Amino acid sequence: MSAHGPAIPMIARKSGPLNGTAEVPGDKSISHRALILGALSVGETRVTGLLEGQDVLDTGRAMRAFGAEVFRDGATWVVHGVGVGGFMEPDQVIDCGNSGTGVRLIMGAMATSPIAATFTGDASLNSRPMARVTDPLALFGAQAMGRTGGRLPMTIRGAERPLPVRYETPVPSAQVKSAVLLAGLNAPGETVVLEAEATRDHSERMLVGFGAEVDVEDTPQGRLITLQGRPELHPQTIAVPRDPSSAAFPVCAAIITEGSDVLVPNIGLNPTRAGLFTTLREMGADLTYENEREEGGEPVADLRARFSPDLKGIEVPAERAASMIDEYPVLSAVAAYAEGATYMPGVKELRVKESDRIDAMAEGLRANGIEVDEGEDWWRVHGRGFGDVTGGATVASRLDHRIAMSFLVFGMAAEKGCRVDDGGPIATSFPIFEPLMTALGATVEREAT
Ligand SMILES: O=C(O)C1=C[C@@H](OP(=O)(O)O)[C@@H](O)[C@H](O)C1
Ligand SMILES: C=C(OP(=O)(O)O)C(=O)O
Repeated sequence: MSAHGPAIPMIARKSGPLNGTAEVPGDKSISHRALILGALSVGETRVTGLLEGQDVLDTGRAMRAFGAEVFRDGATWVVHGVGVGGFMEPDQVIDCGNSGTGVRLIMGAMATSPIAATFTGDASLNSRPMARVTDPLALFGAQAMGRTGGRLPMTIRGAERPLPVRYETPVPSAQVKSAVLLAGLNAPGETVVLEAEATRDHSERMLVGFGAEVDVEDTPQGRLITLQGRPELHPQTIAVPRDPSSAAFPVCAAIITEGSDVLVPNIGLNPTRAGLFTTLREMGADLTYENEREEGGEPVADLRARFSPDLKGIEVPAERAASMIDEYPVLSAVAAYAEGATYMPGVKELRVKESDRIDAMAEGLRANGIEVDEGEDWWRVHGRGFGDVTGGATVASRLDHRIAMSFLVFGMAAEKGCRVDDGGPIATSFPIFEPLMTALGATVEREAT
């Protein structure tokens, strides 16, 4: 079963050349934050370019349950917010579907209001760890009661008299950092987060945009973020940039399919997100940035990716992991076509995503004739070079959109293609993946059932 219905088996066959322009959807991380911060400000926030993937739609539904109005007005999403501290107690269970970002940020946003809410999700989300968020929320005075091991379904009772918190994140996680900052909004005084490794900083940037006072300082111990509590957030007009994590799929497909030349315009190159593109270039990919510019305070460029027959395996620096954490699955698909091994250390977090992504990719790559070694926090893909990747196996997508898309990209260059048992989860982050890739010239389709 996929997240929202029966499984949708999909096949990608050897394709190419891929040509044309790939207009990928809006950034998922920024879309969630636009809806949540819109709901926490008083007045009308207008959002264009919002990702209409299931994860974000589920966050929109949750914001309604907490009292905000969220609706679509033509191409614009409109949020009428209730203000910091203004959340109502939902009278229904909050179903965040497949989305770790959705549930963890919303838990943070409600944890310092005197209300209770019960959260659930699909089988994937209900198996993911939540203590990483409920531990710091307890310091504000919130209480959590969930299943064994800190899993959903879980009820959070928000703090009656929240205290500000100083917290050092024990894992590199923008979701944990963001949950603490969102909780800090309704606590008096300064909430401080220290993260040893910088993770995506969309919450900090957007909080400033909505009028919160946020100070970010790079220190020898890591990035120190200080938020002044109880601000009045002012509604904003937000143009969501396109998602580099979605751009990764047409970019990687073009790099490994013969004769390809694809333009992926308007991609955010925030350094906390752009690690994959640096890595691909180090591997020898023909990937260029055109028309580099700044938009809404973020570096943006058009990415141009061409077939790159001379890819070399490399060691990906561990300190780059946070800036490409969602891109390791598709990188491992590309690595299969490189000469030599690609070694990816420092990636324990991959084991607690929508699936255990090291295990899911290793199993599927092996079934397709690619050798993979793995340890708890590292893995190594032994590339076979072009012309020597047979493929032809069926892999399990494990309710994980990135696993499904990565194997479909892999199949576009493999002699016998590649089949995934369920492409349904792709709708969580990249609902137009199939028509977009088909328009570029890829052979990717739903199997007749
Ligand atoms: O904050 C965010 O928007 C996200 C943070 C990352 O998760 P972690 O915080 O668990 O690393 C990432 O994997 C996820 O896709 C989106
Ligand atoms: C990890 C991801 O998302 P989330 O944690 O929001 O489910 C992802 O989109 O790759």
